[in-house]
Amino acid sequence: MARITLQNLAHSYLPHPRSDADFALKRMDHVWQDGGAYALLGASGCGKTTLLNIISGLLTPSQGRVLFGDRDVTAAPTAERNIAQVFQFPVVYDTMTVRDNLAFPLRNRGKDAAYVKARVDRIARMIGMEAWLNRKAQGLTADAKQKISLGRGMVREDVNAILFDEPLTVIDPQMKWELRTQLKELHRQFGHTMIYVTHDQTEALTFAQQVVVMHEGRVVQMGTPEELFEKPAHSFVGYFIGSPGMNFLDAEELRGDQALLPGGEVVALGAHYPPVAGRVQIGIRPEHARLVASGGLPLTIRRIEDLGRHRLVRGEVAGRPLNVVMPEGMAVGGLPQVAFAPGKINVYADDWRVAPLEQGGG
Ligand SMILES: Nc1ncnc2c1ncn2[C@@H]1O[C@H](COP(=O)(O)OP(=O)(O)OP(=O)(O)O)[C@@H](O)[C@H]1O
Repeated sequence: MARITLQNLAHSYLPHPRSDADFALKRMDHVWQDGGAYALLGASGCGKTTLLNIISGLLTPSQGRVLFGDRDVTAAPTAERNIAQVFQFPVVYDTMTVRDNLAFPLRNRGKDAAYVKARVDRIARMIGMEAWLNRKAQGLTADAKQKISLGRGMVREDVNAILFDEPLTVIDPQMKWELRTQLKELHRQFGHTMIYVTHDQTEALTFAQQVVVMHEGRVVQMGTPEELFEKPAHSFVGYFIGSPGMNFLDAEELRGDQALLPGGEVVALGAHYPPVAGRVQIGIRPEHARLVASGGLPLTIRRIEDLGRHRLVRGEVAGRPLNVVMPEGMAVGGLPQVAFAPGKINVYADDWRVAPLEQGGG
């Protein structure tokens, strides 16, 4: 296993990139810890596959270095990087049995038969395929084949990292949950460095200890699921994480621990902020907003959606959409305003989060 360091890394598919916009990956410096479970999350086209291909060696970056531990692997081909990969679609040898498919990477490296058997039995148990070991892979469902691909990705103990590229795409929703749980368990037991690419926030948040959120070729935040929820570093993280995402209101200016909105309303921020330049916004999760009779901002309610455990109030404040999650059993009538939980408001200048001045608040 290995720590992965991305040093001054950037990539453009163009031979002579001129501006930032020409880079599919903008310059980044990151260290991915040995044994960590990382999810690479972002919308289609943000650069996830480009980054994964640079780590796996399918692509040489146009700038910067990739280190596995202390070894510079920037120019090393995939075969020399000692990694396992699981792709979107199953890669399975149809004419082989499930056992032989799972054993393939071990036999290829000359492991002895007793070790191969013990290891394959263990992996098969974990992916729920032990009853299928002597069957040919041909004719198995896509789910079962992808489980074999996942199992084969996990079978070697000595890999530097395991890279997963949207591995649950072909899996039906019910099974997705089960496989995600199994992957997490496999990580807990074997402690491999894992990088899991997905555009699905549920997959990312349930699998990973650290979620790496990408947007337009940049890593905009690397954090725990809780950090992404409570303190999105960029407005994109606020929008993208959560269902629905964070609410944003423009502010004219900040005055210490208050934000002044364009209509003259004042919002207490629960913390002091330094003066900031650029487009200033305040961000509030729908879960941290509540309806009140007075003392808040006037809210025009457009729609109320019943989501089972709670209701979602979709409204507008000063012409901007604003959603509020209502706790179960709470009546909406007579509550024409919206207020925000103190200390749960985030402040953004030109889309980047501004840390408050108080100690421990940032
Ligand atoms: N081989 C290529 N040649 C030129 N441009 C490319 C190539 N591969 C990707 N790109 C561009 O680089 C950017 C990042 O693409 P990438 O495939 O890494 O994103 P992604 O986040 O993995 O998207 P998806 O989830 O759709 O696979 C996109 O603008 C894409 O059009």
